[in-house]
Amino acid sequence: MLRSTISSLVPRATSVARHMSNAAKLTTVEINDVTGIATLTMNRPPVNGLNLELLTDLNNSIQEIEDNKSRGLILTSSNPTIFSAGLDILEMYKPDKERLKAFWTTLQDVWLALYGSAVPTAAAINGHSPAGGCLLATSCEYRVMLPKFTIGLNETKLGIVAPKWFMSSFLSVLPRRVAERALNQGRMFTTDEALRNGLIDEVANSKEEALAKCAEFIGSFSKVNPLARSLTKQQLRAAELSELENERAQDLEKFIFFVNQPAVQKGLGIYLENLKKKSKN
Ligand SMILES: CCCCC/C=C\C/C=C\CC/C=C/CC(=O)SCCNC(=O)CCNC(=O)[C@H](O)C(C)(C)COP(=O)(O)OP(=O)(O)OC[C@H]1O[C@@H](n2cnc3c(N)ncnc32)[C@H](O)[C@@H]1OP(=O)(O)O
Repeated sequence: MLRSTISSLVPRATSVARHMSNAAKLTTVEINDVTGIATLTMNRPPVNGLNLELLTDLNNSIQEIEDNKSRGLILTSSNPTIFSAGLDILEMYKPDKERLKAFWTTLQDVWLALYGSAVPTAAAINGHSPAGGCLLATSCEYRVMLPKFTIGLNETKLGIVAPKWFMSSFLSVLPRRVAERALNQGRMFTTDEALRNGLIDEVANSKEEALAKCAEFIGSFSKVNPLARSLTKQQLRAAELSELENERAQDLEKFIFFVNQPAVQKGLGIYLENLKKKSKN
């Protein structure tokens, strides 16, 4: 994952952003040729539910951004009111065994790649960001959110348990007692509450402003040696990353066992039904 320092030495062309990824995918990557920052946009209507395909595209896009030696990565959504609705519950409800394995393994890959990314990362949270959406946002180093949305790890409200590595990302941002209470309650924070508690760093009034603030954060490293910066970040995050890397198989087993419990299946079914009822009203 280590990036070389070469990118910092190469002057940037002064042209507009260019697309690297093809629009048929569920993510797009756009590189700003002036700043060298990559914007990674999730685009899976209606709610950016993280299913196997979106996770696969996210993983490939993060890899592409690392490989292209971008100056930084900004994660955002093409949906004007939803950053990501978190994991697509349909992947976990009455699951196909092999697909469920691939789904969770790819989620692990995405977290390892994003939390462990060598480039500076920021999330422009331009909509609601529950559960898996919050996981993605808290895996980044900086968060800018639009007003009147919600963010948090609400797993207990669904009768499921956030795995340890979800908690690691959350704990890297929030004080322990705030994180512990919020996790136990399945609390969703409003934008204002998220700012007050440090779950986000800034509020912006539009997506453009959020992207600009994220770019400003990434730009704050322009005078820092990129290798020194990324090695420092990696050391700070090494313990949580190694914990999952060393326990991937057990984590997968636990997930499969847990999701297949009849009580969990029943809870997910009821939650989905309620979501559908709500969307029809
Ligand atoms: C000690 C042992 C430890 C073991 C631990 C091991 C393993 C742990 C096991 C499991 C952990 C798994 C972790 C899961 C984390 C998750 O991410 S779970 C997902 C949580 N997400 C949510 O709760 C969000 C639910 N959605 C909403 O709140 C709203 O939809 C929204 C995002 C706020 C958007 O609201 P809006 O009004 O705009 O849209 P609608 O609600 O009308 O939705 C439109 C459409 O989309 C469907 N939908 C919404 N969210 C999801 C979703 N997450 N998955 C699937 N489908 C979703 C909704 O049903 C509507 O569908 P339609 O009626 O067919 O149009």
